[in-house]
Amino acid sequence: MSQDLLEVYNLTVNVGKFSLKDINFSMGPGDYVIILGPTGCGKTIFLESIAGLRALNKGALFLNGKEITHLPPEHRYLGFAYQDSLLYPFMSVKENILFGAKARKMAGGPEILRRMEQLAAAMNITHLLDRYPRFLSGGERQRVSLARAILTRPPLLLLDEPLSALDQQTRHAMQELLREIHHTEGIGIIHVTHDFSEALQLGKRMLVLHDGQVEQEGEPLEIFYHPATEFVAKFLHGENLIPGRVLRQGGEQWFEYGDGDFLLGPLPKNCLTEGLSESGKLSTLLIRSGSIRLSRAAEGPAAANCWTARIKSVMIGSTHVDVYCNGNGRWQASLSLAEWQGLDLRRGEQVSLSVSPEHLHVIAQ
Ligand SMILES: Nc1ncnc2c1ncn2[C@@H]1O[C@H](COP(=O)(O)OP(=O)(O)OP(=O)(O)O)[C@@H](O)[C@H]1O
Repeated sequence: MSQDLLEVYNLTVNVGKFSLKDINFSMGPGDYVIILGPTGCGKTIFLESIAGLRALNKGALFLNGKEITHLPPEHRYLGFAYQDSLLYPFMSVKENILFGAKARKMAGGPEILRRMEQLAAAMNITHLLDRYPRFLSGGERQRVSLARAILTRPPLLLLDEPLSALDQQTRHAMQELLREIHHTEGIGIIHVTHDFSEALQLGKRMLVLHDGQVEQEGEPLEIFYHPATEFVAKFLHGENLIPGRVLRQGGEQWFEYGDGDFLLGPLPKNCLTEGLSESGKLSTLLIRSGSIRLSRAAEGPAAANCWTARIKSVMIGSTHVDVYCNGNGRWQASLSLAEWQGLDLRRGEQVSLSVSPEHLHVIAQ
Protein backbone atom coordinates (compact mmCIF):
# COMPACT_ATOMS: atom_id res chain seq x y z
CA MET A 1 0.00 0.00 0.00
CA SER A 2 1.47 3.36 -0.97
CA GLN A 3 1.86 5.77 1.90
CA ASP A 4 0.62 9.33 1.95
CA LEU A 5 3.31 11.99 1.70
CA LEU A 6 1.44 14.40 3.93
CA GLU A 7 -1.48 13.88 6.29
CA VAL A 8 -3.15 16.78 8.04
CA TYR A 9 -5.65 16.07 10.82
CA ASN A 10 -7.98 18.71 12.31
CA LEU A 11 -5.41 21.42 11.77
CA THR A 12 -6.45 24.47 13.76
CA VAL A 13 -4.26 27.55 14.03
CA ASN A 14 -5.25 30.83 15.68
CA VAL A 15 -3.40 33.97 14.62
CA GLY A 16 -4.76 37.13 16.20
CA LYS A 17 -8.47 37.18 15.38
CA PHE A 18 -8.04 34.79 12.45
CA SER A 19 -8.39 30.99 12.65
CA LEU A 20 -7.70 28.13 10.30
CA LYS A 21 -10.37 25.71 11.39
CA ASP A 22 -10.25 21.94 11.52
CA ILE A 23 -8.58 21.27 8.19
CA ASN A 24 -8.28 17.63 7.14
CA PHE A 25 -6.23 16.85 4.11
CA SER A 26 -3.85 14.27 2.69
CA MET A 27 -1.73 13.97 -0.44
CA GLY A 28 0.35 11.28 -2.10
CA PRO A 29 4.07 11.56 -2.97
CA GLY A 30 3.49 12.62 -6.58
CA ASP A 31 0.56 14.99 -6.04
CA TYR A 32 0.44 18.59 -7.21
CA VAL A 33 -2.15 20.35 -5.06
CA ILE A 34 -3.38 23.88 -5.64
CA ILE A 35 -4.65 26.06 -2.79
CA LEU A 36 -6.92 28.76 -4.11
CA GLY A 37 -8.80 31.42 -2.23
CA PRO A 38 -9.30 35.15 -1.80
CA THR A 39 -6.89 37.39 0.02
CA GLY A 40 -6.85 36.83 3.78
CA CYS A 41 -8.50 33.36 3.71
CA GLY A 42 -5.47 31.72 5.36
CA LYS A 43 -3.46 30.26 2.47
CA THR A 44 -0.07 31.45 3.76
CA ILE A 45 -0.86 30.44 7.35
CA PHE A 46 -1.78 26.97 6.07
CA LEU A 47 1.60 26.59 4.31
CA GLU A 48 3.45 28.03 7.29
CA SER A 49 1.74 25.54 9.63
CA ILE A 50 2.89 22.64 7.44
CA ALA A 51 6.41 24.10 7.31
CA GLY A 52 6.53 24.38 11.12
CA LEU A 53 6.64 28.18 11.13
CA ARG A 54 3.31 28.36 13.01
CA ALA A 55 2.44 26.24 16.03
CA LEU A 56 -0.83 24.32 15.82
CA ASN A 57 -3.53 25.02 18.41
CA LYS A 58 -5.04 21.66 17.61
CA GLY A 59 -4.46 18.79 15.20
CA ALA A 60 -1.56 16.72 13.91
CA LEU A 61 0.72 16.54 10.87
CA PHE A 62 2.44 13.48 9.42
CA LEU A 63 5.11 13.44 6.71
CA ASN A 64 5.79 10.05 5.12
CA GLY A 65 3.98 8.44 8.04
CA LYS A 66 6.11 10.15 10.70
CA GLU A 67 4.55 12.69 13.03
CA ILE A 68 6.06 16.15 12.55
CA THR A 69 3.53 18.22 14.52
CA HIS A 70 6.15 19.49 16.96
CA LEU A 71 9.27 19.13 14.82
CA PRO A 72 11.14 22.42 14.23
CA PRO A 73 11.10 23.67 10.60
CA GLU A 74 14.77 22.87 9.95
CA HIS A 75 14.14 19.19 10.71
CA ARG A 76 11.20 18.87 8.34
CA TYR A 77 13.41 19.33 5.25
CA LEU A 78 10.67 20.95 3.20
CA GLY A 79 11.21 23.47 0.42
CA PHE A 80 9.42 26.82 0.78
CA ALA A 81 9.25 29.63 -1.76
CA TYR A 82 7.47 32.78 -0.64
CA GLN A 83 5.65 35.27 -2.83
CA ASP A 84 7.99 38.06 -1.71
CA SER A 85 11.06 35.80 -1.98
CA LEU A 86 12.58 36.55 1.46
CA LEU A 87 16.16 36.25 0.24
CA TYR A 88 19.04 36.90 2.63
CA PRO A 89 20.18 40.45 1.74
CA PHE A 90 23.84 39.98 2.67
CA MET A 91 24.29 36.85 0.59
CA SER A 92 24.81 36.71 -3.16
CA VAL A 93 22.28 34.91 -5.35
CA LYS A 94 24.56 31.86 -5.44
CA GLU A 95 24.92 31.82 -1.65
CA ASN A 96 21.17 32.22 -1.27
CA ILE A 97 20.45 29.26 -3.53
CA LEU A 98 23.02 27.10 -1.73
CA PHE A 99 21.82 28.14 1.72
CA GLY A 100 19.40 25.24 2.32
CA ALA A 101 21.99 22.73 1.17
CA LYS A 102 24.57 24.29 3.48
CA ALA A 103 22.20 24.02 6.44
CA ARG A 104 21.93 20.33 5.64
CA LYS A 105 25.71 20.08 5.24
CA MET A 106 25.32 19.19 1.56
CA ALA A 107 27.09 22.24 0.07
CA GLY A 108 30.47 22.27 -1.62
CA GLY A 109 30.26 18.89 -3.34
CA PRO A 110 30.45 18.95 -7.12
CA GLU A 111 27.03 17.35 -7.40
CA ILE A 112 25.16 20.10 -5.56
CA LEU A 113 27.10 22.79 -7.45
CA ARG A 114 26.19 21.14 -10.74
CA ARG A 115 22.54 21.04 -9.73
CA MET A 116 22.66 24.68 -8.70
CA GLU A 117 24.11 25.59 -12.12
CA GLN A 118 21.47 23.48 -13.92
CA LEU A 119 18.63 25.11 -11.99
CA ALA A 120 20.10 28.59 -12.54
CA ALA A 121 20.31 27.89 -16.29
CA ALA A 122 16.74 26.53 -16.42
CA MET A 123 15.50 29.62 -14.59
CA ASN A 124 17.61 31.99 -16.65
CA ILE A 125 19.45 33.47 -13.65
CA THR A 126 23.01 32.25 -14.37
CA HIS A 127 24.11 35.82 -15.12
CA LEU A 128 22.84 36.93 -11.69
CA LEU A 129 24.68 34.41 -9.50
CA ASP A 130 27.17 36.95 -8.07
CA ARG A 131 24.63 39.76 -7.54
CA TYR A 132 23.00 40.71 -4.25
CA PRO A 133 19.19 40.56 -3.84
CA ARG A 134 18.75 44.35 -3.69
CA PHE A 135 20.02 44.56 -7.28
CA LEU A 136 17.39 42.12 -8.60
CA SER A 137 13.92 42.73 -9.98
CA GLY A 138 10.89 41.19 -8.22
CA GLY A 139 10.62 38.48 -10.88
CA GLU A 140 14.35 37.65 -10.63
CA ARG A 141 14.07 37.38 -6.86
CA GLN A 142 11.14 34.97 -7.21
CA ARG A 143 13.16 32.73 -9.52
CA VAL A 144 16.10 32.70 -7.08
CA SER A 145 13.74 31.84 -4.25
CA LEU A 146 12.30 28.96 -6.29
CA ALA A 147 15.78 27.63 -7.15
CA ARG A 148 16.70 27.74 -3.45
CA ALA A 149 13.55 25.84 -2.48
CA ILE A 150 14.05 23.13 -5.10
CA LEU A 151 17.84 22.66 -4.85
CA THR A 152 17.87 19.96 -2.18
CA ARG A 153 15.06 17.92 -3.77
CA PRO A 154 12.75 18.18 -0.75
CA PRO A 155 9.99 15.53 -0.58
CA LEU A 156 7.44 18.34 -0.37
CA LEU A 157 7.67 21.79 -1.88
CA LEU A 158 5.48 24.60 -0.53
CA LEU A 159 4.96 27.43 -2.97
CA ASP A 160 3.26 30.67 -1.92
CA GLU A 161 2.34 32.52 -5.12
CA PRO A 162 5.82 31.86 -6.48
CA LEU A 163 5.12 33.25 -9.96
CA SER A 164 3.09 36.35 -9.12
CA ALA A 165 5.82 38.88 -10.01
CA LEU A 166 6.64 37.37 -13.41
CA ASP A 167 5.58 38.66 -16.80
CA GLN A 168 3.29 36.36 -18.76
CA GLN A 169 5.98 34.79 -20.93
CA THR A 170 8.35 34.04 -18.01
CA ARG A 171 5.39 32.84 -15.98
CA HIS A 172 4.49 30.29 -18.65
CA ALA A 173 8.12 29.15 -18.89
CA MET A 174 8.28 28.74 -15.09
CA GLN A 175 4.96 26.86 -15.02
CA GLU A 176 6.44 24.50 -17.59
CA LEU A 177 9.59 24.11 -15.47
CA LEU A 178 7.56 23.42 -12.31
CA ARG A 179 5.56 20.79 -14.16
CA GLU A 180 8.76 19.17 -15.39
CA ILE A 181 10.43 19.21 -11.95
CA HIS A 182 7.31 17.74 -10.41
CA HIS A 183 7.17 15.05 -13.07
CA THR A 184 10.85 14.07 -13.27
CA GLU A 185 11.81 14.44 -9.61
CA GLY A 186 8.56 13.19 -8.07
CA ILE A 187 8.44 16.09 -5.60
CA GLY A 188 5.03 16.63 -4.01
CA ILE A 189 3.92 20.24 -4.39
CA ILE A 190 1.40 22.44 -2.59
CA HIS A 191 1.04 25.62 -4.61
CA VAL A 192 -0.89 28.67 -3.41
CA THR A 193 -2.27 30.94 -6.09
CA HIS A 194 -4.99 33.52 -6.72
CA ASP A 195 -4.97 32.65 -10.37
CA PHE A 196 -7.40 30.00 -11.58
CA SER A 197 -5.74 29.65 -14.99
CA GLU A 198 -2.51 28.76 -13.15
CA ALA A 199 -4.48 26.19 -11.13
CA LEU A 200 -5.75 24.67 -14.38
CA GLN A 201 -2.26 24.57 -15.88
CA LEU A 202 -0.61 22.86 -12.94
CA GLY A 203 -2.87 21.13 -10.45
CA LYS A 204 -4.74 17.85 -10.65
CA ARG A 205 -6.34 18.65 -7.33
CA MET A 206 -7.48 21.90 -5.77
CA LEU A 207 -8.64 23.08 -2.35
CA VAL A 208 -10.67 26.28 -2.25
CA LEU A 209 -10.23 28.03 1.10
CA HIS A 210 -12.71 30.51 2.50
CA ASP A 211 -12.36 32.23 5.84
CA GLY A 212 -9.98 29.61 7.24
CA GLN A 213 -11.97 26.57 6.07
CA VAL A 214 -11.97 24.24 3.08
CA GLU A 215 -14.99 25.29 1.02
CA GLN A 216 -14.53 22.70 -1.75
CA GLU A 217 -11.97 20.12 -2.83
CA GLY A 218 -11.64 18.38 -6.20
CA GLU A 219 -10.26 18.64 -9.72
CA PRO A 220 -9.94 22.26 -10.89
CA LEU A 221 -12.17 21.85 -13.96
CA GLU A 222 -14.80 19.91 -12.02
CA ILE A 223 -14.93 22.74 -9.44
CA PHE A 224 -15.11 25.31 -12.25
CA TYR A 225 -18.21 23.71 -13.80
CA HIS A 226 -19.75 22.35 -10.59
CA PRO A 227 -19.01 24.71 -7.69
CA ALA A 228 -20.56 23.46 -4.44
CA THR A 229 -21.43 26.89 -3.09
CA GLU A 230 -22.23 30.37 -4.36
CA PHE A 231 -19.01 31.60 -2.81
CA VAL A 232 -16.94 29.23 -5.01
CA ALA A 233 -19.05 30.06 -8.08
CA LYS A 234 -18.51 33.79 -7.58
CA PHE A 235 -14.83 33.42 -6.73
CA LEU A 236 -14.35 31.53 -10.01
CA HIS A 237 -16.18 34.31 -11.87
CA GLY A 238 -19.46 32.40 -12.39
CA GLU A 239 -20.78 34.54 -15.24
CA ASN A 240 -24.48 33.64 -15.29
CA LEU A 241 -25.81 33.10 -11.76
CA ILE A 242 -29.59 33.11 -11.74
CA PRO A 243 -31.77 32.92 -8.63
CA GLY A 244 -34.82 30.63 -8.84
CA ARG A 245 -36.25 27.31 -7.69
CA VAL A 246 -36.00 23.66 -8.61
CA LEU A 247 -39.32 22.09 -9.68
CA ARG A 248 -40.20 18.44 -10.04
CA GLN A 249 -42.29 17.64 -13.14
CA GLY A 250 -42.98 13.98 -13.85
CA GLY A 251 -39.75 12.18 -13.13
CA GLU A 252 -37.63 15.21 -14.08
CA GLN A 253 -36.35 18.32 -12.36
CA TRP A 254 -36.40 21.76 -13.97
CA PHE A 255 -35.17 25.19 -12.95
CA GLU A 256 -37.79 27.93 -12.71
CA TYR A 257 -36.74 31.59 -12.61
CA GLY A 258 -38.01 35.13 -13.31
CA ASP A 259 -41.07 34.87 -10.98
CA GLY A 260 -41.95 31.51 -12.51
CA ASP A 261 -42.03 32.83 -16.09
CA PHE A 262 -39.12 30.80 -17.45
CA LEU A 263 -38.02 27.18 -17.26
CA LEU A 264 -34.73 25.50 -18.14
CA GLY A 265 -34.00 21.79 -18.02
CA PRO A 266 -34.38 18.97 -17.43
CA LEU A 267 -31.55 19.29 -14.95
CA PRO A 268 -28.80 16.70 -15.14
CA LYS A 269 -29.06 14.08 -12.40
CA ASN A 270 -25.65 14.87 -10.89
CA CYS A 271 -26.12 18.62 -10.42
CA LEU A 272 -28.50 18.81 -7.50
CA THR A 273 -28.00 19.33 -3.84
CA GLU A 274 -30.39 16.83 -2.30
CA GLY A 275 -33.97 17.75 -1.53
CA LEU A 276 -33.99 21.12 -3.30
CA SER A 277 -37.07 20.38 -5.41
CA GLU A 278 -39.01 19.01 -2.42
CA SER A 279 -38.28 22.00 -0.22
CA GLY A 280 -38.92 24.58 -2.99
CA LYS A 281 -36.03 26.52 -1.49
CA LEU A 282 -34.38 29.35 -3.35
CA SER A 283 -31.38 28.15 -5.29
CA THR A 284 -29.01 29.50 -7.92
CA LEU A 285 -28.43 28.26 -11.43
CA LEU A 286 -24.95 28.57 -12.92
CA ILE A 287 -24.40 28.57 -16.67
CA ARG A 288 -20.82 29.18 -17.77
CA SER A 289 -20.56 31.82 -20.47
CA GLY A 290 -18.81 29.33 -22.78
CA SER A 291 -21.81 26.98 -22.48
CA ILE A 292 -24.31 29.49 -23.91
CA ARG A 293 -24.70 29.26 -27.68
CA LEU A 294 -25.42 32.48 -29.48
CA SER A 295 -26.82 32.66 -33.01
CA ARG A 296 -28.77 35.04 -35.25
CA ALA A 297 -32.37 35.34 -34.00
CA ALA A 298 -34.33 32.28 -35.12
CA GLU A 299 -37.76 32.48 -36.77
CA GLY A 300 -40.65 30.31 -35.59
CA PRO A 301 -41.68 28.89 -32.21
CA ALA A 302 -39.10 28.87 -29.43
CA ALA A 303 -37.44 25.53 -28.75
CA ALA A 304 -36.76 24.23 -25.23
CA ASN A 305 -33.76 25.91 -23.56
CA CYS A 306 -33.67 28.52 -26.32
CA TRP A 307 -34.76 32.16 -25.94
CA THR A 308 -34.49 35.52 -27.59
CA ALA A 309 -32.34 38.37 -26.31
CA ARG A 310 -30.82 41.63 -27.50
CA ILE A 311 -27.09 42.41 -27.53
CA LYS A 312 -26.33 45.07 -24.95
CA SER A 313 -22.56 45.26 -25.17
CA VAL A 314 -19.58 43.39 -26.58
CA MET A 315 -16.05 42.99 -25.18
CA ILE A 316 -13.57 41.85 -27.79
CA GLY A 317 -10.43 40.10 -26.46
CA SER A 318 -7.43 38.67 -28.27
CA THR A 319 -8.84 35.12 -28.44
CA HIS A 320 -12.51 35.34 -27.51
CA VAL A 321 -15.44 37.74 -27.33
CA ASP A 322 -17.80 38.29 -24.39
CA VAL A 323 -21.29 39.23 -25.49
CA TYR A 324 -23.69 40.70 -22.89
CA CYS A 325 -27.39 40.31 -23.71
CA ASN A 326 -30.78 41.16 -22.17
CA GLY A 327 -33.83 38.94 -22.60
CA ASN A 328 -35.44 36.61 -19.99
CA GLY A 329 -32.72 37.99 -17.73
CA ARG A 330 -29.15 39.20 -18.30
CA TRP A 331 -26.69 36.88 -19.94
CA GLN A 332 -23.03 36.67 -20.80
CA ALA A 333 -22.04 34.41 -23.70
CA SER A 334 -18.46 33.76 -24.69
CA LEU A 335 -17.50 32.98 -28.29
CA SER A 336 -14.24 32.47 -30.12
CA LEU A 337 -13.14 35.50 -32.09
CA ALA A 338 -13.59 33.54 -35.35
CA GLU A 339 -17.14 32.52 -34.41
CA TRP A 340 -18.04 36.11 -33.55
CA GLN A 341 -16.66 37.42 -36.83
CA GLY A 342 -18.62 34.75 -38.72
CA LEU A 343 -21.89 35.88 -37.10
CA ASP A 344 -21.41 39.51 -38.15
CA LEU A 345 -23.64 40.91 -35.38
CA ARG A 346 -23.81 44.40 -33.81
CA ARG A 347 -24.89 45.93 -30.54
CA GLY A 348 -28.70 46.25 -30.34
CA GLU A 349 -29.40 43.28 -32.65
CA GLN A 350 -31.65 40.40 -31.63
CA VAL A 351 -30.09 36.99 -31.10
CA SER A 352 -31.09 33.49 -30.01
CA LEU A 353 -29.45 32.11 -26.91
CA SER A 354 -29.55 28.43 -26.02
CA VAL A 355 -28.03 26.00 -23.58
CA SER A 356 -27.81 22.21 -23.42
CA PRO A 357 -29.35 20.74 -20.26
CA GLU A 358 -26.05 19.06 -19.30
CA HIS A 359 -24.54 22.55 -18.86
CA LEU A 360 -27.01 23.55 -16.15
CA HIS A 361 -25.68 23.46 -12.60
CA VAL A 362 -27.76 24.26 -9.52
CA ILE A 363 -26.33 25.44 -6.20
CA ALA A 364 -28.28 25.53 -2.93
CA GLN A 365 -28.56 29.03 -1.46
N1 LIG B 1 0.75 37.94 12.73
C1 LIG B 1 -0.56 38.14 12.52
N2 LIG B 1 -1.34 38.70 13.46
C2 LIG B 1 -2.68 38.88 13.27
N3 LIG B 1 -3.31 38.51 12.15
C3 LIG B 1 -2.57 37.93 11.16
C4 LIG B 1 -1.16 37.73 11.29
N4 LIG B 1 -0.71 37.14 10.16
C5 LIG B 1 -1.80 37.00 9.36
N5 LIG B 1 -2.89 37.48 9.96
C6 LIG B 1 -4.26 37.50 9.40
O1 LIG B 1 -4.65 36.17 9.10
C7 LIG B 1 -5.47 36.14 7.94
C8 LIG B 1 -4.93 35.10 6.96
O2 LIG B 1 -3.64 35.51 6.52
P1 LIG B 1 -2.87 34.80 5.32
O3 LIG B 1 -1.60 35.55 5.12
O4 LIG B 1 -2.77 33.35 5.58
O5 LIG B 1 -3.88 35.06 4.11
P2 LIG B 1 -3.70 34.66 2.57
O6 LIG B 1 -4.88 33.84 2.20
O7 LIG B 1 -2.35 34.06 2.35
O8 LIG B 1 -3.80 36.10 1.89
P3 LIG B 1 -3.06 36.71 0.59
O9 LIG B 1 -3.68 36.02 -0.59
O10 LIG B 1 -3.41 38.15 0.65
O11 LIG B 1 -1.58 36.43 0.72
C9 LIG B 1 -5.48 37.55 7.38
O12 LIG B 1 -6.68 38.16 7.76
C10 LIG B 1 -4.31 38.21 8.06
O13 LIG B 1 -4.54 39.60 8.24
